[in-house]
Amino acid sequence: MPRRVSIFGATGSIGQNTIDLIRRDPERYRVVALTGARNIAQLAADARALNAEIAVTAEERLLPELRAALAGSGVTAAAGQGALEEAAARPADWVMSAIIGAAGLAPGIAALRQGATLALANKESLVCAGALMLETARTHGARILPVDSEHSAVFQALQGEDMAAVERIILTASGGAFRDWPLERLAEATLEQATDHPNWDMGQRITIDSASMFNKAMEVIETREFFSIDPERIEVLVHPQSMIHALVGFNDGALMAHVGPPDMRHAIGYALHHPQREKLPVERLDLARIGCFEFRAPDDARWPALRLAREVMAEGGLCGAAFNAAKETALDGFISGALRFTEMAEVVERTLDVLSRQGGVIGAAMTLDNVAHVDHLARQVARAATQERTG
Ligand SMILES: NC(=O)C1=CN([C@@H]2O[C@H](COP(=O)(O)OP(=O)(O)OC[C@H]3O[C@@H](n4cnc5c(N)ncnc54)[C@H](OP(=O)(O)O)[C@@H]3O)[C@@H](O)[C@H]2O)C=CC1
Ligand SMILES: CC(=O)[C@@H](O)[C@H](O)COP(=O)(O)O
Ligand SMILES: [Mn+2]
Repeated sequence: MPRRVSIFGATGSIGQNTIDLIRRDPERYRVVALTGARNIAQLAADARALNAEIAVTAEERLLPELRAALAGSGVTAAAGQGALEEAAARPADWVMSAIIGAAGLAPGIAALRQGATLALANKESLVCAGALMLETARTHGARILPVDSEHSAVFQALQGEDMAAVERIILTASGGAFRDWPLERLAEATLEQATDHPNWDMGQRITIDSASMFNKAMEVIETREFFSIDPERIEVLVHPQSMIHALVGFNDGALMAHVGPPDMRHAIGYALHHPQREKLPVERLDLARIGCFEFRAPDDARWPALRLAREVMAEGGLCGAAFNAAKETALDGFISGALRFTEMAEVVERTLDVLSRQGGVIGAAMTLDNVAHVDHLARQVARAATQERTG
């Protein structure tokens, strides 16, 4: 029997890497749903090529374009948030969660509710609602497998190990586009410069988050949620080559490092084939040619996002949802030219200060509705903080 797979965020960087793997072995998979947003041509082409049951765009206004692109193919076209959640509720064995941002949360929950294995690239789901995701998986007999490269690396290093023997988890960070810039130049960083990752080929938003270290800040929270480890035992280490993806430190002094090329098809393929390992089309590293690996301690002045993540974890509750929404809004501000690169962290900090003072908001129970409410409030506050800076 072919495995039923769905890919949410199919038109993006992770989605396309997932499709690359699936297409190499078409007999093995039956594609249920593919989703995208604005890239209708790609969505329709992949839905046709993979003979998907349904293709969904998040953008309702683009439904006529999607219908036209799929005419005669036998693939159903649908659009909007409700359609995304309905597609996620269609029975599938393995679902890739690779929508960008908090928009990935509700489809991810819907996929878990139907008992699928959720391959989770959408780290925002765990930052916004980690406890809810894990509880939904538990109560529906579903499974979450990490796809974020660091978390896949930790997960692999932990196979067969006892969490009680784990002293620390070390997440590596490339340092992003500006790791070697003088601090005083950061405020002048342009969108084009921030969108140039030194090692990874990824979507624009996560690439900018790598430069600001908001990506790593989110990953620290993701680690806390996924591996249920105290925040004090999660470290960040700058490793400019992005070849060691993470390390796990055990109570006998051993450090288990996961080493591989910066190619997401490894982590995606690991989650696709788990618990087996299978041959994957990624480069085999020539360590003698590479020669040495470099490490540095992270610099809090350059990357205030890392301090903010610690504050978010200390506050708990729905603070992660506020943090993510503020970060997404500040990133929109930088992309549109309303904010300088260094002002993104200021907007996020200001938003957290405002919402923390409204204790009941952050302290509410973790339900999808309450997460959406906090997300909405945080975006409002962050937009106001952005406007204060633009005058
Ligand atoms: N890229 C990478 O290597 C890595 C990514 N991740 C995580 O994976 C996720 C995807 O990242 P990446 O692939 O880089 O992102 P991309 O921007 O490349 O792709 C995002 C995908 O989400 C779709 N999308 C955009 N907005 C919405 C929305 N409002 N509702 C539904 N779908 C939407 C896009 O559609 P369209 O393009 O058609 O508009 C696209 O399919 C993120 O959570 C990221 O943090 C984690 C580790 C590595
Ligand atoms: C590939 C991946 O997992 C990204 O999240 C990666 O971590 C980005 O690189 P840095 O955040 O280390 O710059
Ligand atoms: Mn990562």
